[in-house]
Amino acid sequence: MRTSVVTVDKVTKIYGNGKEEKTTALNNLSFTVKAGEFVGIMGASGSGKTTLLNILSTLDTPTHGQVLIDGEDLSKIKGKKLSTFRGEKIGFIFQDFSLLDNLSAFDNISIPLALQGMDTDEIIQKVYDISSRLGIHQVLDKHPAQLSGGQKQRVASARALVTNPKIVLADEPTGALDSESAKGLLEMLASLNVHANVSILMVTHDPYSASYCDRILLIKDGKIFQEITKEDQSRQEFHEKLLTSIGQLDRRD
Ligand SMILES: Nc1ncnc2c1ncn2[C@@H]1O[C@H](COP(=O)(O)OP(=O)(O)OP(=O)(O)O)[C@@H](O)[C@H]1O
Repeated sequence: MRTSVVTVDKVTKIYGNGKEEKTTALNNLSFTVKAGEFVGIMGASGSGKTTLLNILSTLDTPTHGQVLIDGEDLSKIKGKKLSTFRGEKIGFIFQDFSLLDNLSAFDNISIPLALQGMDTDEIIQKVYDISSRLGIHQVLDKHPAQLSGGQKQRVASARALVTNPKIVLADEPTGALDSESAKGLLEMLASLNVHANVSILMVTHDPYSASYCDRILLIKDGKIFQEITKEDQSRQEFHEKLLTSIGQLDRRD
């Protein structure tokens, strides 16, 4: 049986203290992500997706319940150990790329390794390896302003993957890309998922992006209300199924 890289166990998140009105953003939510799984999270605005990502990325804590990443209970790791844990185990890809404009692509990708105190030769090797896999080794000297949207997202993905994390958390990673670049990025993520056994948890509104996942969790009012699995369907068949289930029109296939 494949091990769980992420375990979300009966997680509830309630915003608001005594005086304010309380909002239950996550309501007794439980699921796991296994090693090498590509899981999508979908749900309407306000359903709790960002709250979930913030908790998984250790930026916020649950009101009740437990989150384990690579077998470690996040509530038991504190302070500097928590930032080290986050840096080693979790990669992040955001819609707006979150690259530092005054650094080259190379320097952007090397940030998490430099933070780990890795020596320069090893950093150079790792940055070149991941950049070659993502097809951006030719643009490593350029700054973000000199890159296309697709190249920027590949640089951001390289930064997320260069530490060889257990889990990549992606928040609408194709949101700012044209459809060709989005397709390239999704194929790259799917390929890394299969060949490098990286687990991915991706929040998306887009059924086309979701069709690259193995499994989709649909969230409503902070709970999973439906789970849709790809099983042995082709990606196109899964896309059709998602369009039917979610009822949104998308004609890229
Ligand atoms: N810091 C906060 N304080 C109070 N309520 C909050 C806070 N952050 C989120 N909420 C509430 O929690 C619920 C879930 O919000 P969340 O941002 O997780 O939804 P979402 O699914 O990410 O939405 P979107 O797709 O619009 O980004 C919403 O009702 C929201 O208003």
